[in-house]
Amino acid sequence: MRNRDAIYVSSETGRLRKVLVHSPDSGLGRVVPSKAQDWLFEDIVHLNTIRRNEYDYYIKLLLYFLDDEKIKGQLAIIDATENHRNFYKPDHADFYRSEQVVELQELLSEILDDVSIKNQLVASVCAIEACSYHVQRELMGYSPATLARVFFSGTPNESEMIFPPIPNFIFTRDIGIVINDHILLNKPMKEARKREALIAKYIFFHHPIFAAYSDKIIELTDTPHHFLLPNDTEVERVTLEGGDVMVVSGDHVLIGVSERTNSEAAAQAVRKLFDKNVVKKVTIVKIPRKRDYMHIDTVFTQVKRNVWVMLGDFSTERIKGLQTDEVHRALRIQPHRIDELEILQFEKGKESEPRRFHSLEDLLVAISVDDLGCAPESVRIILSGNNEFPYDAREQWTDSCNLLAIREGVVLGYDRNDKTTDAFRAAGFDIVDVKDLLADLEAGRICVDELSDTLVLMPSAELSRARGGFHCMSMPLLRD
Ligand SMILES: NC(=O)NCCC[C@H](N)C(=O)O
Repeated sequence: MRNRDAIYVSSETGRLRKVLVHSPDSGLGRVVPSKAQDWLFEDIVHLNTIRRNEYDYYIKLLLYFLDDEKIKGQLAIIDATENHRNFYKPDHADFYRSEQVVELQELLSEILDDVSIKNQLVASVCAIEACSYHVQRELMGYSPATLARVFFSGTPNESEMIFPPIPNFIFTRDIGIVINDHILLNKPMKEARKREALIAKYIFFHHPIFAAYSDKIIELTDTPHHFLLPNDTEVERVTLEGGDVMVVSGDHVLIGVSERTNSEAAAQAVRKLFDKNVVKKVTIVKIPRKRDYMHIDTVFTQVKRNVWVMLGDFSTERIKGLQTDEVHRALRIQPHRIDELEILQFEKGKESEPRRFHSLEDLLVAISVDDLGCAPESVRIILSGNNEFPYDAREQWTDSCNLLAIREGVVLGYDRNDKTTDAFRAAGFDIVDVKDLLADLEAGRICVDELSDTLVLMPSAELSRARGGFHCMSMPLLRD
């Protein structure tokens, strides 16, 4: 098997070697206020700014870390005004085209070269989008590259719109998760994300880079109760989104039960992961069903083996009410107490005796110590907004807890979360602005292997309105 085809993820922080991403397409520029909430955006983003001034920096940094030949020494040319960002456009001849930083739109366009797949996918998309047969025939006439663009943005040109955009496809984490050498597919809760799941399924089953894994793709199914019982509610559907799945070690996966992933889906996933011998331990982390939290990766992510970032509401101190004074405690007055948190850890073969954790912090410490072999006293939990109200909640909303580790201890986060940045600084991390880091890399003043314990601040004014951070904007395919 060529290296390009290897897929394996057994950690949240091992050096990232291959990742699936999708740059903001023109569909993001068509989100209208009346639909923004349905399409899961909090505001109307400015397309040119989100691309040029924000997401493009993410691509540059990823390329520097994962595929530096594509970029080193060429930054000035790539970003020259006369080159019109062509380097970042998937259907342009000058596109960066990397086998390590893999663009979803390119994979889609490649599978659409096969007429039978094109036929199936056009028919399936037209079915879920209720298109006329005329539109279906028109789509069959498009080239693979144009069709891929239309499937993402909903539009073949400036004036026509065939179906709605799928602006959340930039959050590639949510379409599937690589767990060791298996791929667990998403079953989205939100209508706005259904076309993404359909397209992703075709890519994972048909693209040659996943060919060796087709019998290792895990899909979840709806239950007969969902088909047959009246009063069909969201709760009865089986739904799971990738932001609720974290591979913390080769043996241990966390699955969130949240606004987007329900208990039935989590239970099915546990059964399948155990039956297929993918992992030995699964911990179910049930968090309140709230838009603020959405997926577990919006309330915590891992920074390095013994360092995590988390929302303080889930800490041991807060759960036990220890932060209050004696009188408040006696009167059981506990501000910001999260009652709905439930954490159960299942071990294969001992499913009837799950281990219970009382706070998220207890679980994270246990992972660092029991699974990753860290000394208990070395484990550090950095808290959103430095645990100061109201900055903790404000910054969690703008993804202070949703960081992507590109290698052990080197994480990408939004530049707007000032108090969380202070907390990282206090924990001994270097704080660098992505523009300075790229300039240093380009000038050869630093190389990627020298970085450690670093929070890279990424521009975020527009990106954060889409309601996800860099953990959401990445689907790791290969990590050391
Ligand atoms: N894993 C994540 O938390 N993904 C963020 C998804 C944001 C997107 N606007 C959504 O609401 O689905």
